[in-house]
Amino acid sequence: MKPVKVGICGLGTVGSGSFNILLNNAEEITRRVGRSIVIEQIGARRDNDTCDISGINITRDIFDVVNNPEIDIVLELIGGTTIAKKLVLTAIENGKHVVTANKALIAEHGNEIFAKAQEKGVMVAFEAAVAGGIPIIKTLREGLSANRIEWLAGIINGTGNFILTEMSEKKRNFDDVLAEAQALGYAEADPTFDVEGIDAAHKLTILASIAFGIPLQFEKTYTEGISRITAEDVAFAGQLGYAIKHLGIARRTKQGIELRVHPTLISKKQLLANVNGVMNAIMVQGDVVGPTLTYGAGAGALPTGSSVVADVIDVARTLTADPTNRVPHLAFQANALSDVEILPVEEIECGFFLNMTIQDRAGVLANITQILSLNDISIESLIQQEREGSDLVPLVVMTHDVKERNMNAAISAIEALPDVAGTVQRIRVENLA
Ligand SMILES: NC(=O)C1=CN([C@@H]2O[C@H](COP(=O)(O)OP(=O)(O)OC[C@H]3O[C@@H](n4cnc5c(N)ncnc54)[C@H](O)[C@@H]3O)[C@@H](O)[C@H]2O)C=CC1
Ligand SMILES: N[C@@H](CC=O)C(=O)O
Ligand code: NA
Repeated sequence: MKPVKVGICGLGTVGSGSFNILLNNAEEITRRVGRSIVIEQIGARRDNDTCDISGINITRDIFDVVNNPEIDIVLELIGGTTIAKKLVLTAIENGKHVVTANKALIAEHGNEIFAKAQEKGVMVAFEAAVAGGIPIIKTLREGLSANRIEWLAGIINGTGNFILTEMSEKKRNFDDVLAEAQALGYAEADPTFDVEGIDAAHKLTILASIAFGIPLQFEKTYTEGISRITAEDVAFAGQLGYAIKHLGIARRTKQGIELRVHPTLISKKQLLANVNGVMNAIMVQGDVVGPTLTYGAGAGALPTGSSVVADVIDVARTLTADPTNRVPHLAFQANALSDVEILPVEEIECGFFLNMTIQDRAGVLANITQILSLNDISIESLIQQEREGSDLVPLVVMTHDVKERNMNAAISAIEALPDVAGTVQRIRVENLA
């Protein structure tokens, strides 16, 4: 059988990982596919020391790759949403299948890209875009397709989890750990995407569409990152038996769909609380299977390349199959996506961990508890600590579940008290059951 010809655009972390896997595991891959997969051309600004490209056609113009008539599958591994979008749409227009690791591109422009791909009868595969090496797209789209998915919650940014783990276990500072994550190739080109939750929001948008059969709606995903989390928050949460994890949560309710990314307190007894470093994990609750958990490296050259190459293999295997019988991009048929509402974050109900600095004076605590009670918020536990030589002391309050709207009102009132210094740190608490 004729070999399947691949063109790689971008030879950075993920491009080099995918290149090396395609070469090093070529024999195993051929046994799986029934035909060989060859790298026909690479489009890259510069060579990469980890790749032996001898004998391979290299171009500095990535558009040569998508216009190369020999190429069957284009690997978009450059990142970003401007040139990458043009590149992918041109590849599709030229009748090529696309494999991408680009979550920003899929979350923000996937609806348009998939429509174009459907029109042209080509595949766009994006397993590497969510949770690096974990086959979560395949799990949701195929492995769990008998289920009505009720909710999913996951640690879906490796850089963020690496930072929180190192801060918590080794007491390292934020900037220092972020620099290491960048050096290891985990972080996005703009690392604010990692630390401000944008990258996780891109991934959650994709997961929610596949889980619930809704169009991609990145702009409606509530997004909060880890940049405000302090070592003190981590320590107090630990005292109360909780870990702070950056979670993406998507849940169906009677009113609509919760779609949110934020730092979250979860009990240390939860499996997710013990997912550390660059590792990612996603819990999916299906109505018939119950809870499932997938775990693996969320970033890095080879783990991400593992997903890229698995997609290449899937596409190569499917090339002979009937195009109308392929697995749909968002798991549900394009004309069967539902328009159920994404809920505003004010409507979401959960517990809260509040960390604030107050004057060590009689009556302050009573004022705070009164505000909470006026807003129908009940307290689960409380830590008040003396601080030697200072009138200002930390106060940590854990609440039972309450609507975000009530919590907003309470926090505004608490911050307005003269005896409360600065702002109140708020972290949501989830029971994940
Ligand atoms: N690094 C990781 O662990 C993961 C990254 N991703 C995604 O994979 C994609 C690539 O990320 P990385 O490999 O980490 O980035 P990177 O910055 O290491 O690699 C991107 C490469 O593309 C090249 N490039 C960019 N624009 C180009 C152009 N116009 N012409 C030619 N070359 C161009 C750059 O020179 C660079 O070598 C991004 O969409 C990222 O979000 C997804 C999962 C994990
Ligand atoms: N920057 C991302 C890379 C993988 O998607 C992360 O840290 O998770
Ligand atoms: Na994946």
